[in-house]
Amino acid sequence: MASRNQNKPPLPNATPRSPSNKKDSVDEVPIDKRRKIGSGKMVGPANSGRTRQAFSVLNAGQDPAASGDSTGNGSSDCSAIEFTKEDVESLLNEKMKGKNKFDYKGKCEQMAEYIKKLRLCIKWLQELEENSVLEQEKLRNMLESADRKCSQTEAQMKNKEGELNSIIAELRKNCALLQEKLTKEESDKLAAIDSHRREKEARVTAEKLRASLAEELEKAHHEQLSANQKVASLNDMYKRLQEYNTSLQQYNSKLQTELATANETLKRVEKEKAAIVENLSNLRGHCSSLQDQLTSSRASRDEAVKHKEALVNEVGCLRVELQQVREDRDRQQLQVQTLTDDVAKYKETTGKSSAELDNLMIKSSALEDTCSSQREKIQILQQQLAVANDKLERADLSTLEIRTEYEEQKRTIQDLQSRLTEADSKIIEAEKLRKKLHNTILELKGNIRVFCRVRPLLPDEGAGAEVISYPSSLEAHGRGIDLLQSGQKHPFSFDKVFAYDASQEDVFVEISQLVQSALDGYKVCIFAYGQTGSGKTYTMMGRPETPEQKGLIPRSLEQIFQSSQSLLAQGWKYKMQASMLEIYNETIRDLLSTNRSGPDTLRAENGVVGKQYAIKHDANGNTHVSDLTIVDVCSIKEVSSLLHQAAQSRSVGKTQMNEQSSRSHFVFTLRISGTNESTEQQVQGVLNLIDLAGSERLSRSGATGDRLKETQAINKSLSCLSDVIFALAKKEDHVPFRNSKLTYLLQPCLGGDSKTLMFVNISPDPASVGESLCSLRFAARVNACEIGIPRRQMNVRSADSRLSYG
Ligand SMILES: Nc1ncnc2c1ncn2[C@@H]1O[C@H](COP(=O)(O)OP(=O)(O)OP(=O)(O)O)[C@@H](O)[C@H]1O
Repeated sequence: MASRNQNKPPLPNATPRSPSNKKDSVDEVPIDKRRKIGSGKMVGPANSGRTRQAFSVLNAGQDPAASGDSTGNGSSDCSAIEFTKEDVESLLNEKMKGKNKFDYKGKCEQMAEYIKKLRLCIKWLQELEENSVLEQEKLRNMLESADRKCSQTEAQMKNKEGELNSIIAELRKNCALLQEKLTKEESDKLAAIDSHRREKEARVTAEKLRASLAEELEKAHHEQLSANQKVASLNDMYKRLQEYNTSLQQYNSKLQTELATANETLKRVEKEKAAIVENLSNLRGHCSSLQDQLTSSRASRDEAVKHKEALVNEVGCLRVELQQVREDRDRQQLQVQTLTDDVAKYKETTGKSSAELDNLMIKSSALEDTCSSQREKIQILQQQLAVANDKLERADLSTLEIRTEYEEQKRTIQDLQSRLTEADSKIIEAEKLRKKLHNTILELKGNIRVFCRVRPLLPDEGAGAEVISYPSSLEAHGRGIDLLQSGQKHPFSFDKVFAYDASQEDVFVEISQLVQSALDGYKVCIFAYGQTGSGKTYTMMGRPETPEQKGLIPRSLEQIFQSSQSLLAQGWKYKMQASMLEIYNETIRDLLSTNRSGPDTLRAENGVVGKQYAIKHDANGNTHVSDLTIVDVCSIKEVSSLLHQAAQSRSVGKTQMNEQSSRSHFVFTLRISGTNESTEQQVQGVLNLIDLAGSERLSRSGATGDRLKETQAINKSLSCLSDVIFALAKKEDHVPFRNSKLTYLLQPCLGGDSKTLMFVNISPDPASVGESLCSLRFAARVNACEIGIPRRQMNVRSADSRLSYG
């Protein structure tokens, strides 16, 4: 098709316009013209045949194929023809040309043809004009009706505008009110955040203070201990020195008395010696006189002998004289005899006296020796005494010094102790404040708190990419967890998230306050939920035989007993009762029953009906299970042995997912009643620690027979639990607590006024990602559930004997 910008062939050869040609022409013709000419257009495929018909009339005599008419039928309907300005102009400028100058016939034919075209054109123009008039009329009518409509619409719009203005005004008012509320809410929120922050700060400072005071206390204790030790050792030394001193003094006095007796003995001996010496000199004198006598006697004997000889000579002569002489002689002999006897006697006496004298001399010299040695000893002892006295003096001095030091240290210790008591009271105050704030926050939240714990990969797991990650943002730190499933990230956030490397201690630290509040008279419930093998039993019970791997139950009980002991100082006396049960295949079993081998252990499905334990809730929201064994416990040792007994009785089995799978829900309950004699207060707390059986997919568990039944029962009760949670989350009027034993037992914890915490345990195994996602979604629902506000169960004995809540 030729372009409009190119030279157009004359009209007879003008080609009928196809819709696209028409568009071109419409684009080029001014709007007013376009309207006129355009009104004669035949639009659409039905008209194209008619257009071609009209042109066959114009091109009559010409080859129909050349004119584009495929039918070859003629028609005089010119209304189907349209002319452009150029067409009309070319028609008007057209000149008749013959074969030559004189070919009039040819020219006439051309003229006739031209006249036909002109007529057609004129007719078209007339029709066009008529059409345009009609169109104008129509348009005018339309315009009028449009005007009317417009004014109507305008009026409506005005009305609506009025309405809208009033709505806007109302909305503005609402908006202002909402803004007000928002600011109020925000200020409340800010105040809550502020109080939370302050509580945190207070807690941190209290903890710091406590730590520093504990340090100081420890130091003081150490100092006290060492001072006490020093004092004890000094006292000991002092005692020993005193003993030594007294013994020395005793020894000294003994020595003095000995010395005195020795002196006396010496004096006596000297006296004796003097007497003996005197005696001896007397005896000597006597002896010498006797010897003189003896010599004189000897001389007289010699004289007598001489005389005798003279007399013997004169014997004969003097026989009378002889007799006389004989008598004399006898007499003299007697006398001699007596004298000899005397001499002998004197000799004997002299010998004896000299032996005695010798003895006395020996004794005297021995006594002198003893005296001198004793004198030496006394001197040595006196020297020793002087040294000891010196030492004693020095010891006295050092004792005095130590005593003053001890007094000083005693004063320091007293000072430290008073500071310690002050700090203790401060700590108690801070603890009270912290407890109050903690409880206020919990009360404000009013919902079940959820902690998430991811266990480490087990040795036979871990093929594949990591599916669990933790957001690094400060806001979500320790609270967020992301699960990756099929390339999609599912973010969750809870009150606390423990990664695989969190120790049992780390986990316990976070719940210790909650456990503590059971002693303050709150009902506390902690339960572990999660897929089988995800670490619920490890979290709740752990391995009690290994101190670091002990779970929450043994740790909580240790804390309860320790705290109850330390609260004795504040006048609190506690009584505790423990009970343990499991829900196995929708049947309650008493784990502390002494006749475990009796009928209550037999499974109902085995056809033997055991004890039927009925669950009842009283008006105070306390739960009672009829016939359940309740044991009074006073120490951690007693509870540990009960836990051990219960663990032995629990239904545990091996599944494909867990070597030691708990096939029942385990419920440990500790009822705590405390009385303060000094303030007459009474509190009643309950601590429920629950290890739920693990959820598992039948397809993955590979369970058959009894295991299959167990798995179905577990899944059913867990699904009842999720029904309850969903109903609570939606705040429905009816919550189906009674649909399972588990939910009925947990009713006061889930729908009542207790402090409830759920652990959602997660396995990091990529093969369990589906179950992990389900658990996390369930946990998120639980976290959003609002339960009642936790209330403390306490009363004052004297004022009112009934329990009051506050
Ligand atoms: N935090 C952890 N640290 C180390 N090992 C863990 C941890 N959590 C769980 N485990 C180990 O994982 C295995 C399964 O844990 P556990 O028996 O506690 O799971 P469960 O959720 O109680 O399972 P089920 O529901 O079948 O009773 C055990 O061998 C346990 O020792």
